[in-house]
Amino acid sequence: MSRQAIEITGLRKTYAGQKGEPPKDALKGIDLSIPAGSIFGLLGPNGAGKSTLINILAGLVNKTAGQVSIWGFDQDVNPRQSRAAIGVMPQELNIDPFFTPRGALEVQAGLYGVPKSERRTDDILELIGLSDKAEAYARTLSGGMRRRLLLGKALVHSPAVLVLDEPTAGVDIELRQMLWDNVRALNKQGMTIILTTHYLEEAEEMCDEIAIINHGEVVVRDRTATLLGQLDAKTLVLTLEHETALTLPEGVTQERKADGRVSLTYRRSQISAGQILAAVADAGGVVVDVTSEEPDLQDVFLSLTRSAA
Ligand SMILES: Nc1ncnc2c1ncn2[C@@H]1O[C@H](COP(=O)(O)OP(=O)(O)OP(=O)(O)O)[C@@H](O)[C@H]1O
Repeated sequence: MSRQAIEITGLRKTYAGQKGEPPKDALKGIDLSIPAGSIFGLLGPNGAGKSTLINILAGLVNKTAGQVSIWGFDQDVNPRQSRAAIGVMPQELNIDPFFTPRGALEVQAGLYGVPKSERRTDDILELIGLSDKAEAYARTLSGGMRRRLLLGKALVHSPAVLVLDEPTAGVDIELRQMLWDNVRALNKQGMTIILTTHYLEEAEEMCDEIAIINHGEVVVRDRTATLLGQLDAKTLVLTLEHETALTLPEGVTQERKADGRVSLTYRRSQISAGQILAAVADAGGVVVDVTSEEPDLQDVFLSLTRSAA
């Protein structure tokens, strides 16, 4: 049984043109459903419309047309419930410098109407690794600590859906690891996670499913593994004992690398690695080592956003 955490149909956003500029169609009729319990990646080049989409989900930007349901609550019919079902960790480090982390979490919980007896401030401080800074003024926190506090603020009302807008842009490896550990732990507890990222390898590693947005439209939406599987090209890189002139089956292109290794690119749908290695052996090639290179999300992303452009 698959429940949808988010259901978006025919979503449009047109920004009024400023200073004589024509109006801007930032979202041109988005249909998108995001399954409950998933880690979902929202990717796209700069200006594609990701922030607009997230801001509409968060209730910060008014849509021009279409429908948005969060955790089964239509934004127009049940605005309060739909807002309560989502938490957003924004990109900007906008934190009140005069609050302590504990104070900031308490105020945020108050804004969401979480009764004092139901607040989980200490648990959240622990999760984000700020227990020992609970009483420090925010202005004394490092950039990484502020970012963790923003994650904490997004969690005070225990939302079913957590949105992370570019959470690891410009953060160091240690913080990135901590954020991803947090995200995986929250997801294990059942929280649906939506994240935008510019780091494709991160989306590849973290996300079960991915939508790529370009020019205000969803150009592809699929399971990450399926997307990667769509790319048929594969490469074998061989280290040969001695230089050998290889005659290879049709469709295999060979290239000698600067380090002397030979790279052979082929289509998996046409030929197998076994057949290629057999042809190499027939030509007298003695293989000392072999590695293979799979296409990655970068290739999918480029091929889709290029063709759409
Ligand atoms: N307030 C606004 N007024 C007018 N145009 C806007 C406004 N906000 C965004 N836009 C335009 O809408 C389009 C989509 O912008 P959006 O910020 O949603 O893209 P994005 O995918 O989030 O890009 P980035 O990764 O750079 O944040 C862009 O062309 C942008 O210039």
